[in-house]
Amino acid sequence: MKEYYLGVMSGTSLDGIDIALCEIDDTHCKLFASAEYPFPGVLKEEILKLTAGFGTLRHIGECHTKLGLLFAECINDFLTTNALHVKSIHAIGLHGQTLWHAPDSLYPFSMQLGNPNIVAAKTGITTVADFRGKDIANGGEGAPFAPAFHQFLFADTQENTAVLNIGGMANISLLFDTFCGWDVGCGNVLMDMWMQKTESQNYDTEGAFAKSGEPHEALLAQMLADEYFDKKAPKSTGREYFNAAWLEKNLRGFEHLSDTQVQRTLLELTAHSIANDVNATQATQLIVCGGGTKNSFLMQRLNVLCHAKVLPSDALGINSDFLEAMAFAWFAKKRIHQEPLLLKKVTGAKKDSIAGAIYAAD
Ligand SMILES: Nc1ncnc2c1ncn2[C@@H]1O[C@H](COP(=O)(O)OP(=O)(O)OP(=O)(O)O)[C@@H](O)[C@H]1O
Ligand SMILES: CC(=O)N[C@H]1[C@@H]2OC[C@@H](O2)[C@@H](O)[C@@H]1O[C@H](C)C(=O)O
Repeated sequence: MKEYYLGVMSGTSLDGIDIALCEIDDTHCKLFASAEYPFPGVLKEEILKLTAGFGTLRHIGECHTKLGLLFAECINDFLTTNALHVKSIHAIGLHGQTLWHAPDSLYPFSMQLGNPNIVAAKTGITTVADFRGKDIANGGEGAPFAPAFHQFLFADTQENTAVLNIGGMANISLLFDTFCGWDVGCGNVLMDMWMQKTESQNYDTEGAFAKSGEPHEALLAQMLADEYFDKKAPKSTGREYFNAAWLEKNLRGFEHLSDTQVQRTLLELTAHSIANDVNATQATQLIVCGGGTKNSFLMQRLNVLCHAKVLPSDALGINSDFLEAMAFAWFAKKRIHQEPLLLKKVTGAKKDSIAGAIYAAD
């Protein structure tokens, strides 16, 4: 039977809140309506400070509330704009804003902010959140989760298919032979940081700034030698690792490089780290989603470096901007129907789990 779910995703790029209304049954997840709400600059700064380790418990608590209110406001606007009745939506799948992801800690955890109680109360819709906690409790990484959805979405593929998300971080799923997936490493995050620092821009539109510079081979080799890239899956990462301090450390001794040279080298780092992982497999097709698909120069470089054919998910009728939000709509459906997400081969958890906690509206 067809049911309607909302998926709400705000990722590591902190660029916006994606909302996807999906019609879902056992074999399909169809995007019905979607919208992106820009992230308020002040809140973005606040979160960046918290993710850099600055802030008090009170700040974290207040941010949890602020984000809950913001998500609810965006969802209510989305419902009004699309003339949707609350009763027609089964549930909301709310990822929340990752503040800190520490699967390798002595006491592992993954913290997403945006109080789901507020979202449920203010929208009147049952809200599913805290998707990663159970997997971590079962010994898993708690990420990436998208591979389960990729497998569902591209179940009919005839090729040796890999699916790549290039958001702030990059993650990949292999849908052939033994299903698996992992976080490749930095996606756009370091390039975005450098654009912010040198050009006061949120990102490098189409990769034009990077394209105007030459890569620096020694810097690239040094960054590619980072131990995260060599680590075997299961593995996941985030801003706790690929951050301003990481970039600063790597740029020490390379202060003479021009801003465009650095940007180009960072783009090559993203492209090479992805291509190295893809080329180590038998993938014949790489389906790409996430904001990185809009960086035409990055896509061009992936085409050159990867053995597999590279194509945006849009070429297969799946909106590359909303694939992650769709995933959380689908995860909510799985939770409501008490079905486990088959992720243990990805996250390394001892078993598959029914992921997410349910926050009733009443
Ligand atoms: N026109 C464009 N040209 C170049 N890059 C772009 C363009 N549009 C978006 N991007 C990149 O995509 C990023 C946003 O991607 P996306 O929304 O998929 O990330 P996210 O979901 O926040 O991250 P994650 O998947 O890690 O959680 C931007 O920060 C920017 O780097
Ligand atoms: C902890 C966390 O929020 N991780 C994100 C991040 O962004 C991309 C990559 O790193 C992935 O591991 C994950 O997001 C998607 C939705 C996932 O779980 O597949």
